[in-house]
Amino acid sequence: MSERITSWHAAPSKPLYTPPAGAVDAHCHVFGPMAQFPFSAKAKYLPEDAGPDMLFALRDHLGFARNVIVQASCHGTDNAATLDAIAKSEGKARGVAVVDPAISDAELARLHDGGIRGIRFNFLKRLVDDAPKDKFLEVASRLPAGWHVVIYFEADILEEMRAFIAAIPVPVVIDHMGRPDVTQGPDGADMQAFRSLLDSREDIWFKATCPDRLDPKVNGVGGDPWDKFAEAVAPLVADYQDRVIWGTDWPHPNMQDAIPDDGHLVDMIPRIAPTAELQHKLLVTNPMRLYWPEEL
Ligand SMILES: O=C(O)/C=C(\CC(=O)C(=O)O)C(=O)O
Repeated sequence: MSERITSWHAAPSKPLYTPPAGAVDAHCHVFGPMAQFPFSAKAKYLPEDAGPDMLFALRDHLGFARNVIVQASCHGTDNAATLDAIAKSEGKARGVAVVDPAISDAELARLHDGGIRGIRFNFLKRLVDDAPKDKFLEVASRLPAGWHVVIYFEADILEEMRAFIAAIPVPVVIDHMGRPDVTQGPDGADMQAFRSLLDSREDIWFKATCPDRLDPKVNGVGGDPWDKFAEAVAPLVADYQDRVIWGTDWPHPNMQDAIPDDGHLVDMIPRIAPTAELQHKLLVTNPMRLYWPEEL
């Protein structure tokens, strides 16, 4: 792997929608800069640099106040780039790490001091070589107080994830709703399965994210403005409004063939959360409860 890829929009539009004061972009990443923070030898993609300055400029452009930076697989279990971005944010960012399950308690405490509030378990075979459930459960049992676990999986393995998720001893946040097929509609099999997972525990949260990944243009159907995503996700947000968060997913790893306009992603918000009350929960109250609870 040698070619470095660019997966983000060079000049995203200004959204028509204005987020409420204090809004949190609760799912984004940083890449490098590579000269300072080399990518993992196991990385499945090699992106161009997308560092904290670019992230914070986008945050301001889109009208957000804070970021939650999620360690991307291209940086493996070395969280230095994520920690560096958090340190440069002047308190406006916190993060989710990816760790070697054998990590020491002292290192977990160091991550906490650096602004990390959760760890991510990635089950996508195209992104990681292995996902050892037994080791994940062990490390999940000794996280610092107040942390949660973020899980990334696709809808086809939801059933086999149930027992694992049930055993996690801290709150769980599901990335991109477990990637349902939104073209099935709000009552489709994937959404029903995801709802039943949410109903299995009151502390399973989810990210109503990634219309670009879940509603791509296929044979001329779908894509921006992602109508199928809006139709399938709005009822979920309404029904589980106290445990849903939102993020841009910038710099959109692996989306180089269908790069979304971040302004348009923000304009999805009032379509999945139509009232000011819902928008405040989605963008402020809920992410603050997970990442800055001491400020509430
Ligand atoms: O950014 C995301 O959430 C989704 C990703 C990338 C990713 O998760 C990672 O590299 O860790 C994807 O589907 O390729």
